[in-house]
Amino acid sequence: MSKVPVMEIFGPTIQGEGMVIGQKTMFVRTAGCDYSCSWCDSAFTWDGSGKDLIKQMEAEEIWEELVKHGGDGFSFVTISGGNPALLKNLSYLIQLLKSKNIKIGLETQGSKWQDWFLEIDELTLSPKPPSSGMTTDFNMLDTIIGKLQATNTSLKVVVFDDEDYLYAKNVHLRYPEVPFFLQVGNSDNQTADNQQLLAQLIEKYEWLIDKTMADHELTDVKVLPQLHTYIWGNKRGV
Ligand SMILES: C[S@@+](CC[C@H](N)C(=O)[O-])C[C@H]1O[C@@H](n2cnc3c(N)ncnc32)[C@H](O)[C@@H]1O
Ligand SMILES: Nc1nc2[nH]cc(C(=O)O)c2c(=O)[nH]1
Ligand code: SF4
Ligand SMILES: [Mg+2]
Repeated sequence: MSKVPVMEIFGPTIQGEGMVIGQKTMFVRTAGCDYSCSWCDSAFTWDGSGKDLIKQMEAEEIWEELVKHGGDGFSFVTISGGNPALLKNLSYLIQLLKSKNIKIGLETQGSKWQDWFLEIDELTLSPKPPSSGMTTDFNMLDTIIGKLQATNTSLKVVVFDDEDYLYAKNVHLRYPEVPFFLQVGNSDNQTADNQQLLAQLIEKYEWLIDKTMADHELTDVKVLPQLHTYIWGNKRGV
């Protein structure tokens, strides 16, 4: 069986995060995660609340759904989750997308390796800081980053507080050659009050910028908002 559990397929929209922020892209969100971050904005992929949305899909079916939403108006697909790196069978979708000349982005936390990582055009590794409640397996991250030498990879750490910032900095110092992004954490990922959320997120972004600019040990860094939340708040499927 070459199916994968899919939670949602949406787009076109902009990639709101990281190394290709602003990129017009479709999204495929897979179900299931080996982590349970305290502030996960996609907890429905793993906490049971979205279990009725999960569809076991073949690569061809995913492609049909992508075309249904995006027509011929897309050339980039971002795979996220959950942790898509749990799914060996994503290799079929990746091969199919490549055969259609579609560029592929992928988001994962860096807890598992898959050989198909080597086929991804823009791979984001997002190890989790202390506020998540998760513990990073740095041996695994070393292995993954070691194997990805020739691949277009970046590190993106979400920051909520001073302790997270210190963690992020240590990640960067451990892998100084990997493009490094800091991302504003959204600590209110349930609210529907977009104006209030936006005010809070802007304030957090300013805090993170100020902190980074004052830090003489952190020079080659990009500080980014989670752009889609500044536009659409906590809305799903955008
Ligand atoms: C939902 S995760 C799915 C992919 C993978 N499990 C991971 O964490 O990298 C996608 C991205 O959203 C980020 N993210 C999740 N919750 C967030 C929040 N409350 N605020 C900011 N970023 C968040 C994660 O750190 C990750 O970079
Ligand atoms: N627009 C948009 N950009 C994103 N970048 C990463 C996302 C994710 O949930 O992985 C995401 C998302 O859900 N929406
Ligand atoms: S690793 Fe990603 S999907 Fe999994 S719980 Fe953390 S943020 Fe959510
Ligand atoms: Mg998201």
